[in-house]
Amino acid sequence: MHEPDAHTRELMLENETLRSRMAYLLEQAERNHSIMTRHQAFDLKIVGASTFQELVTTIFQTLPVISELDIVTLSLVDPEADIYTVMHKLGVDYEELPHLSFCEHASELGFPHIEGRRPRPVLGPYAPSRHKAMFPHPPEGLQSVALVPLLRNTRLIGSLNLGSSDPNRFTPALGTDFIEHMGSIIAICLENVISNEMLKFIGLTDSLTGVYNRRYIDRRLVEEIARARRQDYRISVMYIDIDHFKQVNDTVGHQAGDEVLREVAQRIKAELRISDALARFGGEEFVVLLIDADLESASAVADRIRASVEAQPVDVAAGEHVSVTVSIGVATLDDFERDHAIEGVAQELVAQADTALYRAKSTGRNRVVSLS
Ligand SMILES: Nc1nc2c(ncn2[C@@H]2O[C@H](COP(=O)(O)OP(=O)(O)OP(=O)(O)O)[C@@H](O)[C@H]2O)c(=O)[nH]1
Repeated sequence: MHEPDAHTRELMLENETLRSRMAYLLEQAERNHSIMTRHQAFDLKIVGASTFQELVTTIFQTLPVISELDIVTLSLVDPEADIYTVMHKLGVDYEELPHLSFCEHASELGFPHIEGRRPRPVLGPYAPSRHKAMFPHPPEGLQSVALVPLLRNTRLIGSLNLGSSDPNRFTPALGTDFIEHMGSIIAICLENVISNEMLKFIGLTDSLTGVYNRRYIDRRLVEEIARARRQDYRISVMYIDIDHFKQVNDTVGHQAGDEVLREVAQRIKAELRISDALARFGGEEFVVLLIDADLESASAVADRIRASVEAQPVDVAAGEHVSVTVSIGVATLDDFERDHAIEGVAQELVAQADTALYRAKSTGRNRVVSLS
């Protein structure tokens, strides 16, 4: 065996270097492929999210795992607190979403404002004082962060905030194409889901008074009866009608009549618990669904409402003071009639409250009549 000459040794060494370089590149390619596959699955999941809660939960739970991050938070611009309020009314539980926050102005998100230029991601070391609003609950050892602007057209709707315990994970020199792409998909999904939820909410509320509408109560009643049957508690329904409302319209006008309707809705609401639901059923009629309330306690609430409406006249914009009273019918679902279809039971309960209301009207108005 001859010893390889110097040239061959050089070639062998080069060969070895190339091989290990190739192995490294292959490993990188496989890693990138796996990251891409995980991100594609994530994109599909967020595009398919049908509710706000589902979308943000997916972002908070899945993104840290697939991107190997220590924390992901979301700040949304919500000047009038509309998103916050509507999502809350649609049942979003903010206690379950500690990494979600809302701000009044886009300027609070901390992106430098350069006239005529869209905001770009800001990457760098984590600074507790500067990043407090984006990371209200930072994990121990947070070192570097990326604040990714969420843009719809040129409008800044929020910021996706990524955090890592690796100080080199986000540095100002790093390319931002990938996170910008991710930010744009998340921004589209957020805008879609928020406008769908807003539409859903508008479809369930009464535009004059801001309380729910009949469609909402019809649905909610069915859900609540099913739950009350399972958990064995009482639910009651109140049917409320403003007395001689035609006279109100005739004397102070339709516009002032609308103001009276709004004020009566507020007075009813003020006497209810958060878990109860108030709807305007049309005209001058309201229906309240009381959760975990038997006939006695529902009647007591009804009488508080009656007294509060009677107590003070409504001051309308025209300067008049309009005195109104309400009549209320109350009914309670005591016997769950488990063998009956829920829809039928729900209709029957509302019809019973309506019958009680009729009695309250025919026996003099400004009174509560209860039927079990
Ligand atoms: N201002 C205003 N009035 C409404 C609205 N919807 C219905 N009304 C009026 O509500 C009045 C209801 O009158 P009635 O059903 O005759 O009942 P009432 O005068 O309240 O008499 P009782 O219920 O028997 O005490 C009518 O004059 C309707 O025009 C509304 O959105 N705004």
